[in-house]
Parts: sequence; structure tokens; C-alpha cells
Amino acid sequence: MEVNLKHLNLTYPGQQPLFQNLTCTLADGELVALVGPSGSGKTTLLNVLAGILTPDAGQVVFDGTDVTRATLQRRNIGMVFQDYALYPHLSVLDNIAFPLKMAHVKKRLRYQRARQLAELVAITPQLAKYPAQLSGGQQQRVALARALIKQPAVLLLDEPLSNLDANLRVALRTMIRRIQRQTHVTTVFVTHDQNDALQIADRIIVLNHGKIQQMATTTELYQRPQNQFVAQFIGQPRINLIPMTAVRPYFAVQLAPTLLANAVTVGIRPEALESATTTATTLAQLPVRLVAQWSVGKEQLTTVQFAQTTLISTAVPATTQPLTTTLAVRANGCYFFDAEGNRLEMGVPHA
Ligand SMILES: Nc1ncnc2c1ncn2[C@@H]1O[C@H](COP(=O)(O)OP(=O)(O)OP(=O)(O)O)[C@@H](O)[C@H]1O
Repeated sequence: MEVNLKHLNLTYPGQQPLFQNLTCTLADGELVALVGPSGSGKTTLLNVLAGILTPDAGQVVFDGTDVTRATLQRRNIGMVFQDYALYPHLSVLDNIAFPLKMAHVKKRLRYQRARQLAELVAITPQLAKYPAQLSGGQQQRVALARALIKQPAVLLLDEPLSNLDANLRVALRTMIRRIQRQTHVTTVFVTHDQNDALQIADRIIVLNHGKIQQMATTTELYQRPQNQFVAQFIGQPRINLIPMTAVRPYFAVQLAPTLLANAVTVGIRPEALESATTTATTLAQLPVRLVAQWSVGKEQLTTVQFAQTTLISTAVPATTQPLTTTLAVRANGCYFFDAEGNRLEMGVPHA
């Protein structure tokens, strides 16, 4: 199912407009993650897709059919929420089969289908149990099976992993991805956790203040962020941001005049700030003071002080050596932003 959101406007009573001309397309069978800070409009967008909320203007189109005013049932949406929302008085089997019961499907058929879904989410041994007897991860798998039983046109997942511990999260998100590929259902996955989004999504929508900042693959978001917000939002540790005025004297290359005229902030990815000797790809040499070093797993993190800014690098080897040094800024991983936060094309720097 291809999903088109066309020119959506939405304002909650007494509030500033949230969506203004919001437009995007989800391809058939695509898994799209929706990320953004609290209050950016993720749940609202999900509710518009589900038909729980109707936009003030614009259209929601499923495979060419305008469903803007169609209810959740008519749209055939599968939903999974953070809090599982299982029926406590029903067994796992009956929970999974419930949507088919509502659709008056015969008992034998709905149990047969529920067992297939239970197999898909690997919950078969628990079919006779009740939700209170299940772990969080098991409950979430039941919720997923229930959401899929009617072969929904679109699957909406609202923070489905946020109540689970780290190991379970990874296992379950991998399972969601596998099942989504198998069923080919167009899916929107809301998450606070970048890792979930970056690991399993085909594309990611970054939302801020109700506005799509960028919709792209993980690699594109990381390597070609459209603006400072996306550059800061995607990537751990975060990108370093330095005022252009502070860095400008240290450039080892001649920058294009338009760049010099418009750049207000420089963003440097932690891996692009390195102690290596100067190479053809070095943009600048920054005199810094080493502040601290520590390792997290395989990664060596280093914080340094440059002028008024503390920077973080993942490309400085462990050292007991001098506290002042020079770090090279690699072109690949360095971005320039204008006063509005838009990324400026660097062009080809001249040595
Ligand atoms: N029913 C409502 N009435 C008025 N304002 C609302 C309502 N629901 C949400 N809002 C406002 O709309 C904006 C977007 O809210 P929404 O819940 O969609 O954001 P979100 O990105 O899902 O946030 P979170 O990550 O905290 O769940 C917020 O400013 C919120 O205060």
C-alpha cells in the first residue's frame, strides 16, 4: 500500500499551527521510522494516518484512494502501542484472534489464523496463558500478532519497544523487521531511540515543530543532513558545533567565497576530528587542549577544549602525552550551516 500525505494542515484548538502543508509519500512495503523531539508531532501524525484525527486541510491517500475521512476500521490499520493494551481477561490465543472475532470470522478459521500469527512471532508455547503471566517482550509480541491478524493495509507502531530492556529491544526490533519484510506491510514506527530507527528503517522522517526536516535513509541523514537540526539529531556522540568566527583563522584551505560569506556555524562529526597528520582531505588544523579520555566498548572518546567550545572526538588514540595538541578536521564529516541552520554546499576546497 502506497501512502500519500498531501498538504496537511492541523492546528489544535488554542495552539499555534502544528502541521502546515505537510507532504510525504511512503512507498508500498516500506518501513519508515518517525523520530523527533518530544512535542514535534509524531503521535499526531500517527493519529492522522490511523484516522483517529482528521486534518483541517489536506488529504490522506492510500493507494490512490482518498481516506482522509475514513475511520480506523475502514482504513484497515494495525496498531501497536507502548503499553501493549492487551485484554487481561482473554488468553493469548483469544487476544490475537480478537480482531477477527469483531469481524465475525468463524471460530475455527480465526483460531487457525491466530495460531499462524503466534508462530510468526514465536509465542506458540504461551497460547493458553493470560497477559499477566507474560513478560513485557512476550506481551509486545502478542500485540504485534494481534495487529497483523487482519492483514492491515498499514501497520502503525507507537514506541513499541520503549518499556523493554536493552537486549529485548534489539531482539524484538529485529523480529519486527523480519516480519515486516515477510508481510510487506507498509509500516510507520515511532521511536525515541535513534538506534531503533537507524537499525531497522528503510527511511527515516525527522520531525521538528510539526515540520519534516528531512526524509531519507540512515546513510543520507548522517552524511548529507539537510540542516543543523538533522545533523545534531542523528549520530552518537553528537556532532560538534562551533561558531564559524572561531574556526575561520585555522582553515588550511581556501573556502569558496559564498561559503565564507554565509557560513555561521561549522559542524564536525566526532570521527572527522583526528590527530592524524595533515592529508589532502584536511580542512583545518585546530589548536586544542586535551580535557579527558575514556573508552566505551571499542570506541575511544576524547574531549578537548577549542577556544570557548568543548569538542568530542572518536579519532584520537589513547595518550598520556601532551595536553595541548593540534587536531585535523577532515573534509568528509565537516558541514557548514547558514544563519537559518541550512547546510551550505562546500564545493571543492582549494589546497
Ligand atoms: N489533544 C491535544 N490538544 C492540544 N494540543 C495537543 C494535543 N495533543 C498534542 N498537542 C500538542 O501538539 C504538539 C505535538 O504533540 P504530539 O503528541 O504529536 O508530539 P510527539 O512528538 O508525539 O511527542 P512525544 O514524543 O512527547 O510523545 C505538542 O505541542 C502537544 O502539546
